[in-house]
Amino acid sequence: MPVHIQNVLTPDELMECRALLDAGQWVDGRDTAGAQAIHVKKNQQLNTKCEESTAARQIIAGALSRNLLLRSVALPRMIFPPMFNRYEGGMTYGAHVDNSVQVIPDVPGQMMRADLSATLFLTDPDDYEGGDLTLETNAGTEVIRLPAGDMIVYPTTMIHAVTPVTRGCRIASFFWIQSLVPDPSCRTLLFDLDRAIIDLSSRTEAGDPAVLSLTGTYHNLLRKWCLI
Ligand SMILES: O=C(O)CCC(=O)C(=O)O
Ligand SMILES: [Fe+2]
Repeated sequence: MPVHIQNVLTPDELMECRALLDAGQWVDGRDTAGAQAIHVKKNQQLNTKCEESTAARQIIAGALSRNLLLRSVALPRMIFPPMFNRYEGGMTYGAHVDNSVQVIPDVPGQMMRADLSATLFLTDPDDYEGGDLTLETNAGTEVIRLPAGDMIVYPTTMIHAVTPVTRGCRIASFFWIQSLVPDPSCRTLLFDLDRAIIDLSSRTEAGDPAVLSLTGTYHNLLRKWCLI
């Protein structure tokens, strides 16, 4: 299920990213769309070859690597180099599925399985109208509009879309994660267990035997379920 991660970027990092993106070169988003998505993708993307893209990617990569909630929910084995998109003047991304296997750019022959998709919002919802990220979950359509600096992580198996931006401009970073644990139900169990251990640790003395035992169980399950 989708997980909302708050304040992935600090206000300074957000400002730095936005300045880089304002100066960068934008191209048609269809350049990197898959066979199905190309028909419904009408947005712009930052040219991955421009120096602003490299600098902005570094900021995001640093923020992702220090984020403990992301580590807990995704157990990342590989993160696709973050990309950036922009929607304005009615631009939209119709219902689509992301490719299950992504080719890592600039590393000949290297591929990754996309287990999780992520959107890191770089503009505030007040800055634009429309631009909802809609996720088709088992419980129905979930509508996502997050403050700048926040991120949503959701299973790549989900059909999703971005509704037309009818006022202002929506800018985001998006990327995919290959998890150490390919099975989503195992990953969810580990996430729940990790949350419970963190909660228990906050309410017990350091060295509490129950925390030790559950931490052991967490790692033994991770060892059993991870694919490296
Ligand atoms: O802009 C977004 O929030 C999602 C973009 C997306 O779905 C994609 O690029 O595959
Ligand atoms: Fe997508």
